[in-house]
Amino acid sequence: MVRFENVGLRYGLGPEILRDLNFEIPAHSFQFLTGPSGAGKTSLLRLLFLSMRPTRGLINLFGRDVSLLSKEEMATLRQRIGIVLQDFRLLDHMTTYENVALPFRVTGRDEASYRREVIDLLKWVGLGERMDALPPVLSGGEKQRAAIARAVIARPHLLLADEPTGNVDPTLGRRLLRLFIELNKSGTAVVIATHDINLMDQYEARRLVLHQGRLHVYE
Ligand SMILES: Nc1ncnc2c1ncn2[C@@H]1O[C@H](COP(=O)(O)OP(=O)(O)OP(=O)(O)O)[C@@H](O)[C@H]1O
Repeated sequence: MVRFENVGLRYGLGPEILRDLNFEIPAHSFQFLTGPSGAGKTSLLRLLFLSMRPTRGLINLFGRDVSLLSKEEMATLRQRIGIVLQDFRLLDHMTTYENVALPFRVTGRDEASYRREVIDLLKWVGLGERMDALPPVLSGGEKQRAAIARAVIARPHLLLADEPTGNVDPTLGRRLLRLFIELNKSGTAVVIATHDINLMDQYEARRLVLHQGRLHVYE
C-alpha cells in the first residue's frame, strides 16, 4: 500500500530531519509511529498524505510513484486517505454533523443514505449532544473527536492520525483506540503517531520508531 525507498526530507537549507527511510505499510496493517518530540512524526505523516514532497528518494502510494502524479491524481488518491491533524482543520462555518458528513458529501451521496451512520458515529465518540454546534464553540477534545469521526466515517484505505488522543482523558482515549482497531478490522491500514506510552501499551501492534532521522521498525 505504501513503500518508502531511501527517502530523505529537509526543510529549506536546514539539516535532513528524515534520512534513508526504507519501510512499507502493508494493506490492513496497524502501526504506531513514535519517537521523541521533534523527531519528524508529523513530517512523515505529511509525506504520506502527499502534502509535501520528499527531498530525495521514492514514495510509492497505492501502486503509484507519487513524484509522477498530477495535482488532480493526487487529489483523487487523497480521497482514499483519512487524516487527523493536530490542528483538526474543521470548517468553522459548518456544524459538527456537517463536518463529519463531508467525506460523503464530496462524493455526491444522497444524505438519506448516510445520515444515520453519521449520527451513530457522533454518538459513539460522545458528540451526540454537540451535532449542531459549530467548531469554534467546541472544546479541544470535542474538536479532536469531530476530526477523528470525519477521518474514519467513509472507511478510508489508509488512516493517518497525529496524536489523536492528545486532548482527551484516558477513558475516552481507550474508546477512540477501539474505534481505530474496529476500522482496521474492517480493512483500513492505520498509522497512529503518538508519544502516549499508555495508549501503545493497550494494543499489540507494529511500532515505527523515529530516532535521529532514521526509522526503526519493530514487528
Ligand atoms: N515548516 C517547517 N519548517 C522548518 N522546519 C520544520 C517545519 N516543520 C517542522 N520542522 C522541523 O522538523 C523537525 C521535525 O518536526 P515534526 O513536527 O515533524 O516532529 P514531531 O515528531 O511531529 O514533533 P512533535 O512530537 O513535537 O509534534 C523539527 O526539528 C521541526 O522543528
